Amino acid sequence: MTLKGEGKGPLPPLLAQYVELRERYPDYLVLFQVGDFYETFGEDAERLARAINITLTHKTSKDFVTPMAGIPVRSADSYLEKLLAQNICVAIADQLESPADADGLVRRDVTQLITPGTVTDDKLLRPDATYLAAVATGEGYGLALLDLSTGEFRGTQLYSKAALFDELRRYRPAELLLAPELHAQESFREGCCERFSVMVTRGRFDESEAQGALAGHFGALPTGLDTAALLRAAGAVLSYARHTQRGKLPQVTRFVRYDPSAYMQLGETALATLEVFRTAHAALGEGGRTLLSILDATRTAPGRRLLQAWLRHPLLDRELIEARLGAVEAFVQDGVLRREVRKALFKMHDLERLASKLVTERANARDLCALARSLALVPELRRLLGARGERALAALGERLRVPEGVCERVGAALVDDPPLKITEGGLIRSGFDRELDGLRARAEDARAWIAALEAEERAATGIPTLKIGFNGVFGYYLEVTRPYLERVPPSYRAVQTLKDRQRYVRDDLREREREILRFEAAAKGREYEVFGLLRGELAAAADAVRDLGAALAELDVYSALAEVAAEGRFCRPTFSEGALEIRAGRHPVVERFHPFIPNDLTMSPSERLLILTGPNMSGKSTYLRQSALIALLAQIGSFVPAERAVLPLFERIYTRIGASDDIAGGRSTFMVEMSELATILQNATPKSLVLLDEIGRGTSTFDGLALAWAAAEYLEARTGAYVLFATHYFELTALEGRLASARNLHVAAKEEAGGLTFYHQVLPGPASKAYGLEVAKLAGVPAKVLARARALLEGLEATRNDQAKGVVDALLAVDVSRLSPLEALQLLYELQDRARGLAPQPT
Ligand SMILES: Nc1ncnc2c1ncn2[C@@H]1O[C@H](COP(=O)(O)OP(=O)(O)OP(=O)(O)O)[C@@H](O)[C@H]1O
Repeated sequence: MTLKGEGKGPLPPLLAQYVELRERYPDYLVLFQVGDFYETFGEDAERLARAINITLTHKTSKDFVTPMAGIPVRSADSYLEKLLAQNICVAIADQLESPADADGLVRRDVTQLITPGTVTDDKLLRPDATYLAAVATGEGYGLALLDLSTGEFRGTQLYSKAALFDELRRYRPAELLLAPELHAQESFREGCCERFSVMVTRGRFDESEAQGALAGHFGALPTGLDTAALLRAAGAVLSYARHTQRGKLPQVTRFVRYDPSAYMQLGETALATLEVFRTAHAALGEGGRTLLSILDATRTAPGRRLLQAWLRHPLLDRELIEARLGAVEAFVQDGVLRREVRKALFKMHDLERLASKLVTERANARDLCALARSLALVPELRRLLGARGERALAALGERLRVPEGVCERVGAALVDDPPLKITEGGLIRSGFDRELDGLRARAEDARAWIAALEAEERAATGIPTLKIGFNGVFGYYLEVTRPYLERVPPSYRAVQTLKDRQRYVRDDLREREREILRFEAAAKGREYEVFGLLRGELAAAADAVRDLGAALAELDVYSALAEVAAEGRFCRPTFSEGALEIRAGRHPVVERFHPFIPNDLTMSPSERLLILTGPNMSGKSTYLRQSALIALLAQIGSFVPAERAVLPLFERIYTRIGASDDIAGGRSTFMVEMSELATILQNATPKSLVLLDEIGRGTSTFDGLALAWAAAEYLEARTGAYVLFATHYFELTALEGRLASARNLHVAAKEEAGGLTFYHQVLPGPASKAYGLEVAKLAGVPAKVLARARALLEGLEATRNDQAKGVVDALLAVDVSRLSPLEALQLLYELQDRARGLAPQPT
């Protein structure tokens, strides 16, 4: 690449990479690993970093082995979060024009600040996405979203307020139009403002008006607008955008119906506890340990975005999943092809972004060149995909259609390495536009006249040192050294005296100079015009470019998933009507950082409540999480970390794992736990996978036990869900035998002379004891404290056994399938009171 300021010496390689990355990913953050930065800039490193707001990271983990990384790199989003948690603002430096000298770099200003609170997954990956949203009611809620940066227009029909809020949280619209019936509800209006920090506006939500406006805009009413609520919302958004965004609205050429019922539902809680996009411990430096960071071997920004979208929306349609798996498998089997494809993809620019720059007239000449270079790579990719004769890949190859004429037009019109600015000229090849060529020739003639003048004047005046020079103050001038001053003819007008020479101008020289400037300005203007025409002409190909970009993104995700599967020895999952069998399953993230013991899991409609006991730290949560991650991976069409996996298709994964406070929301740990449990109990179905870990831990032992017991029974009898229930309450193991589909499992650990040994192995049957004090010993709790605890424990256990027996007997006597939820709750309260009355008094 060429940079302005060239000639001042080559760019340090690190900066050259930086510039390259900035150009490829203009909206992403760039992180430098500290060592490389210091190596390159020595003592100036810190000053420079401060001045351009680069964050230097001391992190040396595997995640940052690449010397420098454009975000999103593995772990980047959680890393960023960590910085934000520490209140460090991370800034993105402006495009660099003259980074050859560090000062030039320093003076370029920072254009975009990411401040705490503005980062979500979607916003981080698509920082320019600005959504305008509208909601109307009908049968549920119709939500229409228009992305003002790309013109992408989509709609969703949702059936609960919770689902609607999930969607709004995901997109974080800048402005939200509410239909009058919702606007009138103060609590709804204010709830939206508070939860999503969104500006709430009234909109026009008339159904027949919407129908007319949409049909008029698209030529016919787009399919998918099939509920009144959605139609009203879509109409409101579109007409509002047309009124308020006049001239700036990108082309809105199609409407996409997004149907949540086609996807597995993963609430924010499940995404968080499964650590799909971020870890619970991001602030502790575990930023890279997310499912996304493990899977993200994509080579392009659109691929990365698509992978994220897939992770958020695992599929329910078996055929679609199998089609994705087919493509992944083809790449798993052919490592050579995979490498070739990934190599080509790496050179690909972000076609989706380029397409939107085309339609919004923001593309510069470099963008068009990047587009042409990317399109030129496509035929080779097609050939590679077709050559293997594999159906899934050939079908993908077919979708890589290059819009006609774009490469040729760009190649003919633009120079190979155009400047960044489109107003300064130097973009258009000579021979492309006759008018431009004419203007350039006139300017060139004038320059040639001046160039010839030097020789002519030397001969005419006999001054051998006479020179023609140029500066910003006098323009062109004739320069004569002191010894020859008396030979200067009277037509020269002196303008500047220096120590040993004199400078002059002449009227005809001035005239030519003006001519040059005039023609040059006209040529620049013409170049700008020609460029605008070219860009306008190419905008017609924007949809085709976007389609191609989408197909390439898919290709990127398939090859990335295959890369991860091949490296991690993943297997292709298969699907069943109810049986679940995972052989030697692993946790895809944990196994990257520790030696991992694989475990099996078997479930079926007749064996679907698994009670998992075992000491702290034995691996219960890991086992729960890995099972859900395997199900999630399978349903996005990925291979899974196991030797064999047969799975039913889950419509929803629920998780209730770990204790968390909601300090901002003013809810205690126990309250958070109970409201999540309530959601699960109310909504789980036979197609749900439910993970429950330590239910009841946030309250006293007997309350907790009673609640856990009742919840397990209720889930078993009423929901038919597949439940993995990890618990410390050994009393719960009595459920096996009492409930038809309950089975005990435990994680093996052994007490030995030197302490507790964890085998991380999941085996049938209940655990033998709690080992809490042994774990405390391992963690370094002083011996005196442990001895006192042991004495207390003995006293407690003696009473507890009797009391617990009373509670357990009461629970065993109840047939939960005959209780209404209200009666069940009543019973719980009774048990709670009883347990309280029996509370043990330590001696
Ligand atoms: N199958 C496994 N192989 C190897 N290491 C494992 C395995 N399962 C878990 N571990 C490791 O053991 C540690 C404890 O795991 P985990 O948090 O799942 O235990 P736990 O039983 O849920 O503990 P607690 O009851 O305290 O929440 C983790 O550091 C994890 O990395």
